[in-house]
Amino acid sequence: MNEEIKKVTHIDNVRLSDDGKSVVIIDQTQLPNRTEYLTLSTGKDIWDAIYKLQVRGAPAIGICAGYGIYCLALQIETEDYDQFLAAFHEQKEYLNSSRPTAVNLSWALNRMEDVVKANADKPVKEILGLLEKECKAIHAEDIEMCRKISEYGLSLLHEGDGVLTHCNAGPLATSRYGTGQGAFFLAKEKGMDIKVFADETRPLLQGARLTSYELSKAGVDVTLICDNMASIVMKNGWIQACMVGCDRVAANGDAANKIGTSGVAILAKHYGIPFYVLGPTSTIDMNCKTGDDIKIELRDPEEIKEKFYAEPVALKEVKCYNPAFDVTDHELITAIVTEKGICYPPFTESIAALFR
Ligand SMILES: CSC[C@H]1O[C@H](OP(=O)(O)O)[C@H](O)[C@@H]1O
Repeated sequence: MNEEIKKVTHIDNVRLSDDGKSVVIIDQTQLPNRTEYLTLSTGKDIWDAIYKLQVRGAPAIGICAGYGIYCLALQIETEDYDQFLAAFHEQKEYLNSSRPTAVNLSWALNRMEDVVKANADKPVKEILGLLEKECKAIHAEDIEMCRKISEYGLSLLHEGDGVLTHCNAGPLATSRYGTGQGAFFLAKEKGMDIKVFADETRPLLQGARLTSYELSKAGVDVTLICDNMASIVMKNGWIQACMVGCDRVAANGDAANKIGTSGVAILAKHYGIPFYVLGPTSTIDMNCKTGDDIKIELRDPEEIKEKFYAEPVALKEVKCYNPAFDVTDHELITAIVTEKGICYPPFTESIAALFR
């Protein structure tokens, strides 16, 4: 494998510390200008890192939460099971309050708590060993899932295709390769010529800061565009497919992803371009019947007005609306690509079949 590509696709964005008692992450808010690592040891450290998007992307948030709740469990000083479970649950609920939309956060935390609940008859020390195995399994499984999603995703592309993507769903947002953007790295590994058009993705610029950074480091042909340029590159005939990640997919195929995604899907429909959503089955929430059931995170308006500017771009008193995600209607989605295969409409049936 090309070492330059591997440096990107096999990045250690979230891991346990060497002593196994803290979570070490790359602070994604400092990229692309600085690669800085953070060691998260307390519940507040972990909560803040997720809320501030120092660690971000549905799968990466889930992996961080798994390691994080394990590290916090190590700090619970009791041998009494009921006291241990109560303290564990309190920390779990606290971490789960950091961000509401990406289902992987609650999915990973619930999976870790299920280990505690399923072993009420064992000593706390043994439960801690089982928790360590579980958080490491969450990470290892994501590596495997991203590889499969990327392979299924690549099967939808052809030599020379132009692909438009939104936000960041590459290695930094996951474990390796990525979901929405994993196919681009795999294509490069296989010597396929794929031209990526990456939306900058206001207001936090994950596309500019992270996606164009990852792809250019891996030697993938990437062109960074403003979000309002998606239409012209499609109209020019430069785009043969759109590929994006997801944060929560409802049972009918409605998919929540970074704000602006639904607009890309509407444009793709208008220009007759296939629109693909890619993500692990851990991002599908069968308790959400439709996208209306997905809670959309509202973030600090200052992110719009001054986050990345030497000085504010709008008056302080100007009201802002800053939803971090939107929901793409299932009727705008050509296919949903998971590690178990490619789902085509009717999604209610094809998604349900994933879990049989
Ligand atoms: C592979 S999931 C990535 C997904 O998460 C991003 O949101 P955020 O940057 O706020 O964590 C975005 O929706 C991506 O598609």
